[in-house]
Amino acid sequence: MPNWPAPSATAPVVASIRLPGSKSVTNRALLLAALADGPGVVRQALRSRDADLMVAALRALGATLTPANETTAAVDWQVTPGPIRGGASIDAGLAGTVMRFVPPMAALADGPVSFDGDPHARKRPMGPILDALRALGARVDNDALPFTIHGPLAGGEVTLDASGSSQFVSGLLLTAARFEKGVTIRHVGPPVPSQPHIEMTIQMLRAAGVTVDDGERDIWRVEPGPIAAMDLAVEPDLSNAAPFLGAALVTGGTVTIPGWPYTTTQPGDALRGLLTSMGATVQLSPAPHEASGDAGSLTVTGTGRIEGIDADLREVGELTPTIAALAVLASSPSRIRGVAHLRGHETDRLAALVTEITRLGGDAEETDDGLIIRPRPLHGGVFHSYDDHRMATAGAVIGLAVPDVEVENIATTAKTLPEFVQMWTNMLGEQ
Ligand SMILES: O=C(O)C1=C[C@@H](OP(=O)(O)O)[C@@H](O)[C@H](O)C1
Ligand SMILES: C=C(OP(=O)(O)O)C(=O)O
Repeated sequence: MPNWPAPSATAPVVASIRLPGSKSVTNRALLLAALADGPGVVRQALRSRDADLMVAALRALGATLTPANETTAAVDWQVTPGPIRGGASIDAGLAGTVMRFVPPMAALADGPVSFDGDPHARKRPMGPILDALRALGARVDNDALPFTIHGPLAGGEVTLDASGSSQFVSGLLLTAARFEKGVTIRHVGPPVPSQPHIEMTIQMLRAAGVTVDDGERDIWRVEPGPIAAMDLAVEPDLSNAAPFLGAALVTGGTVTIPGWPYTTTQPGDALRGLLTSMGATVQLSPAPHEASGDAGSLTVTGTGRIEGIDADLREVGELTPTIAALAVLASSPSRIRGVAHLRGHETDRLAALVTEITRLGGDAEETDDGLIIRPRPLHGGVFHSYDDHRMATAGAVIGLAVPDVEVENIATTAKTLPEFVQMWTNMLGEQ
């Protein structure tokens, strides 16, 4: 596929962007619906590669998923759980939510289940969750993809180091109510990243009637019991709002995202504070106390001048590529901290960002746990995406301000936002 010439902005962007559903909520909801005690519905689910992989995995394990009200961006899934079937081969692609959330369910199957994924998926950390499944009673024949899981698994107590990914904890918690003994997880090690994603897991479990105790830091207990069938509507993906809102800062324009939830566990909500620190005006309206529904419209207006920031992004690591792209275009240096775990994401994001920023003439440096970025004039060139949707969109953000930037493999945005190019082009068309 040819490189994608990232369009430069010729005027301040003024646009309203309707975003498809959250990947993280969609893939949790589908899995919980497949484990539930009766048929349920997941409305406004994301349609994307990661969501498709989850649907295929759950079908392979015996659930029935039937689409309704399908559009290119969304679908309502009617999910009917079935006995969990062994013998399946599951493709995790490059999806952390598939490779970490599905194995605990597979350990309840009536036969072995094998997993594999994209070439880089074999490098993503899996050891702590696979060791945990072993400690809880399963047999697993490897410490990374590809692997085969042999149940059964009774559950019980386990200690693990989840500093590499919050998904080790979320993955165990999501299925734990179906383990005979439930689960008690103790984290020991450096801080667990992406706490809002663990809160998302707990909140969704509680909404399905599961008893979760998270009263003590780094210890989670799920009682065995039924998972109630649900009828749930998925929120828009706030992390995928990042590049679009970023365009307001880069161009001195205004971008509105309708349907921004007033209360959410999505880490993308942190964009409100982060973009304010970078010099934007951020407004959620109507204000929650004046609103009748659960969501308002978020409007971000830039001045055309971006302030550098010093920010700890441990809780919201998936926002790093966009924040780094904005930092490159800022008027003062930035330091991003707390994101060593990004080395285990779709690619080593710290190395990839430094390489690609440097390739365009920028000045970026890796630290132990993040990045230092010193703005300087950039030139055009090819921005490589490393099969990472958020690297690809970071290249698009830089391309708004730097002529002749080409993004390699823009199609990789299909991981969570297949319509990215169309949406980006439409946004610029509204200038
Ligand atoms: O549970 C989830 O849905 C996610 C958790 C986070 O993973 P890490 O804790 O590995 O960063 C996040 O970065 C990822 O995009 C989605
Ligand atoms: C880290 C990410 O994805 P995954 O769910 O594959 O871990 C991400 O989307 O930024």
